[in-house]
Amino acid sequence: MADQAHPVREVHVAVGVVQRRGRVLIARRPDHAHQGGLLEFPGGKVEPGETVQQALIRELAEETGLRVSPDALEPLIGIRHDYGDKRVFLDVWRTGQAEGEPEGREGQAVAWLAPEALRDEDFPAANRPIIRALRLPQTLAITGHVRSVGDGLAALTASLDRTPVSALVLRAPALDDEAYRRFADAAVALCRDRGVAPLLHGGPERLTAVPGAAGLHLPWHEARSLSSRPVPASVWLGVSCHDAGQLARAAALGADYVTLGPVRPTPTHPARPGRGWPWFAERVAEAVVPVYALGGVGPDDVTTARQAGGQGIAGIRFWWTA
Ligand SMILES: Nc1nc2c([nH]c(=O)n2[C@@H]2O[C@H](COP(=O)(O)OP(=O)(O)OP(=O)(O)O)[C@@H](O)[C@H]2O)c(=O)[nH]1
Repeated sequence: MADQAHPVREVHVAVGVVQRRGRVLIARRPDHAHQGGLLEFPGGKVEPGETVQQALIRELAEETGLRVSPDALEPLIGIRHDYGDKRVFLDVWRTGQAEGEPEGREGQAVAWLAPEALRDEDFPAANRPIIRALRLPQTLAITGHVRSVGDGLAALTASLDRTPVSALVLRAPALDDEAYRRFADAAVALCRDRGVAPLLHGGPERLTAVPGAAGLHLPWHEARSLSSRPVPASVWLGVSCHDAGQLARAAALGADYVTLGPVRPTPTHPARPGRGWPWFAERVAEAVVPVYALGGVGPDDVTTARQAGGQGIAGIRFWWTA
């Protein structure tokens, strides 16, 4: 049992998300192991003197026989988790270029599963954000200024025609509740027709008023007064965050993702200075949810955001046609 004089040391674990033809490689942890019997992504402890990439390449070879080169690995997410009996830092890397046919070399069952088929309850608790990170897109679009229901829907249609996106926050703070409901009702139908996941923006009551949305994105002023997750697990919950305290609160609320910014200055929020990528990377390192960079960023910044440990970028200007 750990006490204050002998805190449990954090175990650095290299975890591999191996993707092939839209599916991801899963193994079953041996019954006698920590978190035994549950499903996992292949991986294991980083040994002294090893880099995380070296550890992952070794573990993948030992456990599955797959061969991966270091430059085929990209960072996905880092998660600190305390199991009570063990503290882990899951350093999760993704590859779509593993060579060979995987086999359970340590007697474990292995299988390829679609990300949508991964269920939280089948994995160790720390894995929840990994599953989110796999399902969420790398870019999250946000609607620009919506003056009226008609203008907003016209701009939305034009924007989607010009730049297809896969998930979209329907933000329209200039509309009152009734106008927002009408805008969002029509926008949700439009998004569904085009295979776009529509997320409502505002307080939890909006999800009741507009059924059929894929989730809810809470501005911080809505999130701050909540003490538990306000929406069911079947829909996405996002939160707009601006500092480490808000990130921690959003994670405690059970957010599936957060946005964090502004990374660069933006015309929509001129009073807030851009905080820069080093600031973003430092905040992300402590976060336990997928984090989108927000503020003056676009698709050209996805690689930078992911190298910083983020999920990708969120924004308006890269796709919105006003
Ligand atoms: N490989 C792997 N480990 C995970 C995942 N999720 C998760 O919480 N872990 C935790 O990360 C730690 C490292 O796993 P491991 O199998 O390499 O190490 P271990 O301590 O169980 O094994 P060992 O002591 O026999 O080497 C375990 O505490 C395990 O529960 C995952 O998806 N993959």
